[in-house]
Amino acid sequence: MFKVLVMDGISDMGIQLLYDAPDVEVDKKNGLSEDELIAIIAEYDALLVRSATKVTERIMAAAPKLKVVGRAGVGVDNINLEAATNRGIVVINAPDGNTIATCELTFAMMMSIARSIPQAYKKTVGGEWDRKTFVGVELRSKVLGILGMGRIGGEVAKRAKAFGMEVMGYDPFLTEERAEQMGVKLSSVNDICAKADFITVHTPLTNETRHMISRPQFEIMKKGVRIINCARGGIIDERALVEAIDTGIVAGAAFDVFEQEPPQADHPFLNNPKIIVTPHLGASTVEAQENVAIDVSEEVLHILRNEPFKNAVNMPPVPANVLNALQPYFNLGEKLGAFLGQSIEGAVSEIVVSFSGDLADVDTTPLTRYIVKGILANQLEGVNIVNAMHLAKSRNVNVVTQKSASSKTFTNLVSLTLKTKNEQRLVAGTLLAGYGERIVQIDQYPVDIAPSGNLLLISHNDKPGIIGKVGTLLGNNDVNIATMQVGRKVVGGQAIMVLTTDKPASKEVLQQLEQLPELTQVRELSL
Ligand SMILES: NC(=O)c1ccc[n+]([C@@H]2O[C@H](COP(=O)([O-])OP(=O)(O)OC[C@H]3O[C@@H](n4cnc5c(N)ncnc54)[C@H](O)[C@@H]3O)[C@@H](O)[C@H]2O)c1
Ligand SMILES: O=C(O)[C@H](O)COP(=O)(O)O
Repeated sequence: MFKVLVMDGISDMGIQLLYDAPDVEVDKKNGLSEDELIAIIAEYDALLVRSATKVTERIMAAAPKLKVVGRAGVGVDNINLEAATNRGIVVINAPDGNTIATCELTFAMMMSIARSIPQAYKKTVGGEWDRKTFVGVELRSKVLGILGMGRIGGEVAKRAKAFGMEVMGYDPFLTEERAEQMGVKLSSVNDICAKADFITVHTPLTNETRHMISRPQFEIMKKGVRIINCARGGIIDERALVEAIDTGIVAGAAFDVFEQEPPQADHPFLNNPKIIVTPHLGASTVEAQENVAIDVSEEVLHILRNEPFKNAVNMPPVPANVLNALQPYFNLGEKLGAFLGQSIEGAVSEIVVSFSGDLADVDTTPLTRYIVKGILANQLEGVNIVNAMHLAKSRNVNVVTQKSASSKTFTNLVSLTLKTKNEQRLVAGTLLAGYGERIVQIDQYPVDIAPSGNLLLISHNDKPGIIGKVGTLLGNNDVNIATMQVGRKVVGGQAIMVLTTDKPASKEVLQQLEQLPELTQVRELSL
């Protein structure tokens, strides 16, 4: 008999499948602290949660029988995925079940701030009949900017079209063809900020999306813009938003999520008449809760019964002989992927992975998963080696593997080429005896770089004095250069410079670098 612990008020209708299963015993609990959960978790084979329960390493360490953690929802930021992977616990989520609920809340929020419904309600029930203050705006003919055109963003776009809105969308995985099919104008973040009347975010919270809307973005927005966040707290800089309201740029904002949840009683959103808030209710509809609970229950049963499953967000088992041969390359592969994923802009259409030398004799599929994970992790939430290939495929990214038994220069070489509509970039790496992981080629330039820490990848025209200018600029801004590599093919031609720095350069420093006329591209990477 398998024992399943269901937390966080997950829908009873949704988990009926578990109640009906002859080999499963279900316990439901709510609001347990970490210690209370630790005291009872040892007897359970499966744990089901929403976002309220934080599934920590301590909890997993106290759960020797735990085979699966099921998240009845999308975001798995409340589950320690690394600890689960290390302990062989499968983590599954339910990515589709609450899409419509969250999309509809986004629309409810958009309409509420267009017409000041919560503010008008408050006055009316308070006994005031105020028909002058609340003159709203129509959605028709307004420009809606959507940052993050995945499941929820795509559904929001569809509904916005029905309201007669003009829709602009930004997503690193959105191609022009797909945008056209959806009736959405593919745009940059800056374009959206400059032109939109309403801006809504539907990305996960990642290093790249944290504060993707902050002071510089507010500064270029149209006066009177309205902002909605029903995705994750932190995508929009809360402090900068309050400033933008105070300076008259933003006319209204609607937030379902906060940088810290629940927010402190003195949080500036809670007494600002131009900001409306809800307590993370995006997925809270009867239908969504039933959907996600059904999806998760089905998957939990598959995993407990050792049957195939589809929504795992962490690691599958790899045969021991393959693992032994490939394990030393997993970290290098992921770093190479992260290097190119952060070096290139625009929707990736093809990933070409080439293995040469001894690696050509092994089934390199698990290593390819690490590489693809490294590429996608910059843009997507919850990417891991289980779902990396699936995510690439679902975004029409073609993954091509090539092998060659001989390697001209190294015993083993992993090369990776990323293609977008406008660009193609290459990086290659190897394991050097005595030196460990090295990046040995970037585009056409031979280099020798340890793939870790903060990197600045600069393309420039080869002219005297440029290295000095970059060094001085960084030094003046207290960014210490640890190592520097310069690569060029011909004197006076195109060249690259790769710097490792002791701390990341700020956005302002990057902007200053971009203004140096000899530099053609500046990318900051974190490996
Ligand atoms: N408020 C709620 O209760 C609630 C409910 C469901 C989902 N969510 C959150 O909403 C978000 C979106 O959910 P989804 O189901 O649409 O996920 P999704 O994975 O289908 O879509 C996310 C999209 O964001 C894009 N993206 C990643 N980085 C980006 C960047 N830097 N700029 C622009 N786009 C970027 C991805 O390419 C992807 O297409 C998730 O963070 C999820 O946790 C919140
Ligand atoms: O990531 C999600 O699915 C949403 O944030 C919903 O979270 P919830 O299940 O706690 O409502």
